[in-house]
Amino acid sequence: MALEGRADSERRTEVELTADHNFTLAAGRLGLSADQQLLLRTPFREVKVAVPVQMDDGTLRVFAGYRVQHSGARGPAKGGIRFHTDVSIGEMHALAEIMTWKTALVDVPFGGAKGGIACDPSKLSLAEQERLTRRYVSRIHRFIGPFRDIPAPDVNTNEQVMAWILDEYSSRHGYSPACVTSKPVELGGIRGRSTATGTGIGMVLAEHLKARGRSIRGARVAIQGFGNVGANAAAFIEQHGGEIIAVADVNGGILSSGSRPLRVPDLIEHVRLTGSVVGFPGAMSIDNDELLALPCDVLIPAALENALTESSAGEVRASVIVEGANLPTTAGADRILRSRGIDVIPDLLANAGGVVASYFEWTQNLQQTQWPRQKVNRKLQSYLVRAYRSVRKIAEARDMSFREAAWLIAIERVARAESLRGALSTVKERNR
Ligand SMILES: NC(=O)C1=CN([C@@H]2O[C@H](COP(=O)(O)OP(=O)(O)OC[C@H]3O[C@@H](n4cnc5c(N)ncnc54)[C@H](OP(=O)(O)O)[C@@H]3O)[C@@H](O)[C@H]2O)C=CC1
Ligand SMILES: O=C(O)CCC(=O)C(=O)O
Repeated sequence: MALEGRADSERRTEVELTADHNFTLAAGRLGLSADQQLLLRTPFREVKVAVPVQMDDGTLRVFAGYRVQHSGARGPAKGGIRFHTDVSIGEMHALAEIMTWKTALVDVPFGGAKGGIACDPSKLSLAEQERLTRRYVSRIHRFIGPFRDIPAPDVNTNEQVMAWILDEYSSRHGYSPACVTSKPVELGGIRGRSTATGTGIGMVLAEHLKARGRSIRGARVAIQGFGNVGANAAAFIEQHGGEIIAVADVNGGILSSGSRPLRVPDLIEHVRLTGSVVGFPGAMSIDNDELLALPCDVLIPAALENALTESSAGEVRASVIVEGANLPTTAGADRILRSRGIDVIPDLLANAGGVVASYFEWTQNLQQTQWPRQKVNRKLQSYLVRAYRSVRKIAEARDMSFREAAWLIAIERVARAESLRGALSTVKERNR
């Protein structure tokens, strides 16, 4: 598929190829024409900005900042902001596109976006991170806003970064709590958003196991990534009787020794004190490859993209994979997992709890009300269970994977929105 202005020789990143594969399969099933596919995939807007920052030692560094708005057909663009050395325009394209399909699948009135700054935040002081965030917002503020594009956290960003975004944006546009989500509660954040992605993973897993006649209780779970998503998924699973047997972060992994699972609150405290899961008392050291190949019931990749590749997919011994990260499974790995009969709950569905809670926060801010945490969790569950059931129904009725079914539902919704707004001719009725 040719995108104007993008040289064919320009290499697409692995994540873009994964998104290509997933889109093409579902679009083929929907019978979308080449023109329709081109329209649906081409990002609406992509911004690259220079972000000059004065460092604590007085030197100047200029970082590359990005914001890609893939689609606004169903509402303002929505998606996180990532600070990581690997941030690139290709990665942002794929992650922004994922947000479009995710918001459509769970039926919240948003489009998709993703942004980031290519940097290593572990080497920046808090003051440098604040200046970096503020300067980035000063360069992109014209393109974001409560009805345009609403950022949220992603890898290596958190409530504090969202508070700086709120402050910087509001200093230019007037106080605007709905311009960003996952803010501190004191600034209009909603209770339960900071845990919602991990909690949502647990809710979707519980629903899936129930559908398979099983339960979280007693399920043995391994998790790659122990940040916001991984740690909160672990906490939910433990609270519901599951056993966290292994976790890993960028430094390496740990495996519970003997029959006792890892105790999640102690592990969270260990990470707070030491910065890593490594060295957790009483656990054995393993590496990330070993974690992916552990004998367990459920594997949750909750770190970065491309965790499961053609070389690691054949080694997986879990019967269920729940994609906490975005695009953690390459196209080749996905084929292998399917042929091996492993259930894969795709990212669009599995990690959508974060953006659903962000939607609640946005509505709370627009209405100037406050939601209690119980209401957030109740509504979160109902959105996720509804989405899960619609995916399972299509997957079973049409003999397709959960991933294909999720993309199919999402693409059809966005295509219909584009069509109603005049950009696309209607998707064929026979595919509804
Ligand atoms: N935050 C959110 O609400 C949402 C996040 N996601 C996705 O979930 C994933 C995780 O995000 P989030 O938890 O917010 O990010 P965090 O920055 O909070 O945590 C990332 C975790 O992944 C670990 N990690 C990073 N690189 C590797 C690696 N190469 N191997 C093993 N572990 C690694 C980090 O280790 P260390 O701390 O040692 O660097 C950390 O434990 C991302 O794919 C993100 O896009 C999806 C939906 C919503
Ligand atoms: O909460 C949000 O708006 C976006 C979360 C996100 O970036 C994601 O789901 O990948």
